Amino acid sequence: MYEFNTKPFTAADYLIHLKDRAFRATDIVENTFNVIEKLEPTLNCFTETCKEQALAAAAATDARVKDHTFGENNILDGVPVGFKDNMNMLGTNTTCSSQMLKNYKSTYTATCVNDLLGEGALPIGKLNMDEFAFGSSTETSVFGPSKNPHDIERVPGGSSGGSAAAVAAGYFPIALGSDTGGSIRQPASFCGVIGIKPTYGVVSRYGVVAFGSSLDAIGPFARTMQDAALAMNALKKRDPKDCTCQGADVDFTTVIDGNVKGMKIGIVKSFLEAEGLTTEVKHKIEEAAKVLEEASAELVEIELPNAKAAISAYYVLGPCEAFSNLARFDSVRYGYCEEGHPDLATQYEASRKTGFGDEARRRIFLGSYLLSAGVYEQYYYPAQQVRTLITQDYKNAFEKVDCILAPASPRTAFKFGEISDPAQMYLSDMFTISINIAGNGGMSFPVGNGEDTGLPVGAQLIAPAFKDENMLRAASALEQHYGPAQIAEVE
Ligand SMILES: NC(=O)C[C@H](N)C(=O)O
Repeated sequence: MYEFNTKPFTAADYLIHLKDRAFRATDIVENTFNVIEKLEPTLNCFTETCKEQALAAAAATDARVKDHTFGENNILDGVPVGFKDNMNMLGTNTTCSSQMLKNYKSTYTATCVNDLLGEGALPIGKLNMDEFAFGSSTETSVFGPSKNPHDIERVPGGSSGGSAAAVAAGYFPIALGSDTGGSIRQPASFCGVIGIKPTYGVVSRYGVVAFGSSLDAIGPFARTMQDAALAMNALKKRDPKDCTCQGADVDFTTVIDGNVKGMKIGIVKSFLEAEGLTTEVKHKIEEAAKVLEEASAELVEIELPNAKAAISAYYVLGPCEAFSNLARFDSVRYGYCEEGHPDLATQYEASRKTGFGDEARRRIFLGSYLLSAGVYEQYYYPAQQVRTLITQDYKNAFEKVDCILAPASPRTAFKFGEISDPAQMYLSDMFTISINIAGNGGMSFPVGNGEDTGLPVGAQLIAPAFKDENMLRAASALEQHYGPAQIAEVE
């Protein structure tokens, strides 16, 4: 058997070595599980692993290698991957890291999961998250938090914290996450990996447990732009099962050549002056701007005058949509059931009380209140109006620039328990939320470590709607300067 070196492979490496027959896909699965066995007791990235399914997929890859059809129609043939645990996959539970769904068995497979598996990827397991994707730290998971591989006393971010941490630790080169207000970009920033939230409508939401249906987006984590582009190519298909998904007609691997000559990059002055932005993150973003300028891009100052209202609007719209979406978890149609109650109403009440954690209940209460008569007009309407204004801000900005550079998160990873006030936690997404509201694409690229904390910092690149290639192109110029994401040494 080929001796795997200690440096974990990228997807592109795996594809080359499988083709060379340096090792078999079955060896990849064994090796991946050896790494997981070693690190998982510390990191807690998984809610469940699925070695049998990975081995079955690996056997299919190995058969393709044998009959010389390897990689022909499969762009991720033999590449190990992981899925956030709000994505349905037959043969696994889909728990959303909640007591409510702890025993819920997927009855079908989400399109995004099928997109990767259909390309020959090997499913390693389901990844930990904040309960129902409510949070920025994975601390609300019923399975306990995942750890940041760069410093295990710190959170990996959230809600897709398990996905970001698994890729940063080198379990596999690609994992999927979901992003409603920042849940891919913020953990990517905290864990020093690439995280992409595509434009709403590029990747199918079918089969992913809904949080905010008008805000949710699915995207990949990776350590190199090549792998990120491969994953985007697998995911960007139109899906008749999600009527909002039109896909994208771009080969993302062709736009990551680092060439940003003449590209106009917007710098949002008010973001860089925002209260709460730490100096080290600000410095890193200014440095990234210089890197792009030196690569012959043109920096243009822009304003997004209504973006400051984004968090307020999100915490009206998000909970309203979550409240409606989570109504199905009622102990009868879906979810945890506390038996022995005299009538249905008390069974509902008791089951939902035990089944949902504090943050989920907070959002449900908030959404139910905000949608009630009288209150609705006062909050929901204005929030929708703010949404139009923010969308218009981005449209105006993208008449002047091709891409926007901003911080992904105002700070680097915080310690467990450090942020206990929910309103404080909500500020984690101060630079990401407006993009979900407008529907554009946004991504985080790791630009090295902050001068004060020594922890990873992510630069956010924001693209016009359905022009995700612009941000991937700009990120590839950053990659040429900073290099790909580094695997964390877990101590
Ligand atoms: N799901 C997300 O995108 C995360 C966001 N921090 C929230 O709690 O809503």
